[in-house]
Amino acid sequence: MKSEFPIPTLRRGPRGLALENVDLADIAAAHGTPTYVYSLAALTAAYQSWRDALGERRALVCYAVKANANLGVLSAFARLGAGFDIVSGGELTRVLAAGGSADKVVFSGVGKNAAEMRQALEAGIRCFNVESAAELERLAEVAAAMGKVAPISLRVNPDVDPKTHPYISTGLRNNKFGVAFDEALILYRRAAALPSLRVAGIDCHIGSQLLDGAPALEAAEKILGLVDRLAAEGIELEHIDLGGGLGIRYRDEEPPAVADYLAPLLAPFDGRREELMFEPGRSLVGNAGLLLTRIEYLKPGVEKNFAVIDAAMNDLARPALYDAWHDIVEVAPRASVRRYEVVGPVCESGDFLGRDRSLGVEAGDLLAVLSAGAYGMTMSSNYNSRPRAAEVIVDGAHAHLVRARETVEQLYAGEQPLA
Ligand SMILES: Cc1ncc(COP(=O)(O)O)c(C=O)c1O
Ligand SMILES: N[C@@H](CCCC[NH3+])C(=O)O
Repeated sequence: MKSEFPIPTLRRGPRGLALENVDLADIAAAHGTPTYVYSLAALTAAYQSWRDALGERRALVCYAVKANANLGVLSAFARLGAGFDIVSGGELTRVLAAGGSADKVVFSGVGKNAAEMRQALEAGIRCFNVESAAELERLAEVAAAMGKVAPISLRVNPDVDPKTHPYISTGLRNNKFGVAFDEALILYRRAAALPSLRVAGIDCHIGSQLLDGAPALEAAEKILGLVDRLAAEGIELEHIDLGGGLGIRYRDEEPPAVADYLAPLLAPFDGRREELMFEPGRSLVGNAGLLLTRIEYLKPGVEKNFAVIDAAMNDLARPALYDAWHDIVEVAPRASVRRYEVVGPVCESGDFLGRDRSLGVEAGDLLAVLSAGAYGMTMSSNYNSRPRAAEVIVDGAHAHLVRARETVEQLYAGEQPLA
């Protein structure tokens, strides 16, 4: 799949942009805008590139549900044989509803509550990625009260700089994630002594949108050192989970291909008996999706021209939150090109999806905001009482509505006026 766009299955057809074999104009006509549109072929190819790079190794790819939690997307990964990395009871419920199997689920996150622990133990998940001493004690108590044994791994913070946006770095000493490297040995000893816990593995995750494999390798080598020290004490691990984090191209970044990212990372594990796990999110779905939106108004100005679209920061928070770049492309470009601030209807100056973009458009035209398959819909909100967008998965020539557009009544369904 070769494309001029970061989304490999997006191309220009006679009727404007098409994702796989479906014209985006037809999706807008059938389902309205704003709508998230995902390509099944693109997410399948992304998953397959992980599987191919892992080859015959015993390895589980646990898709990070937080990147895109739509049941249609989850069911696609379940069918492909993926595992899942979850961070809440809600994500577990979604995975099971989508046909995922609990025994391929790992549960990350610094704040698991007792109810979520019970839910996951009841379901029989593969492993709890424990992030603190206090969480370890609580999990031991919850499991003991249920007469169960909880499989655990400690998320070790390797104190490695992932060289990414500070908001999405997670493996530095001053981040809230994981247990300190020096504390891990003591906690493993404690876990091994608790009868309601079973030490199953170790994990680390240093950050997201990584464009360089070196920090991940540095972290993996540190982890491996710890695994060997544990083995010397008789604490043998079944698996080593190296987390997610591989970046994607949004604009002109050049992230390594999955195979190139994994090759050096896998080398130190040659000949070892532990199963490997990974938790990729963005690299599986980021460039499998776009946000389809319509221009409501063009507002020429003295200093700036504005294209006011029907999608906003509540639909796609990344530009407002991280100043993130997403390519914005006309579905059917017009000849006369001007520069625009692409802004939404929300009452915030930070409500922009793109700044200073060259576009050949008229009011009423469609735009595609690219690379929006990860951390798009999952980070959306209802700010300004805006119902959330619809979601569609394209499969060849078929477009499946996998989430209907929210209604305003759904937004206030749990509320009531004072009597
Ligand atoms: C523990 C954990 N695993 C996996 C991921 C997925 O990361 P990414 O989407 O960058 O692959 C994250 C998010 O950064 C995470 O915090
Ligand atoms: N939400 C972030 C990624 C966070 C990763 C969570 N561990 C983004 O959009 O880039």
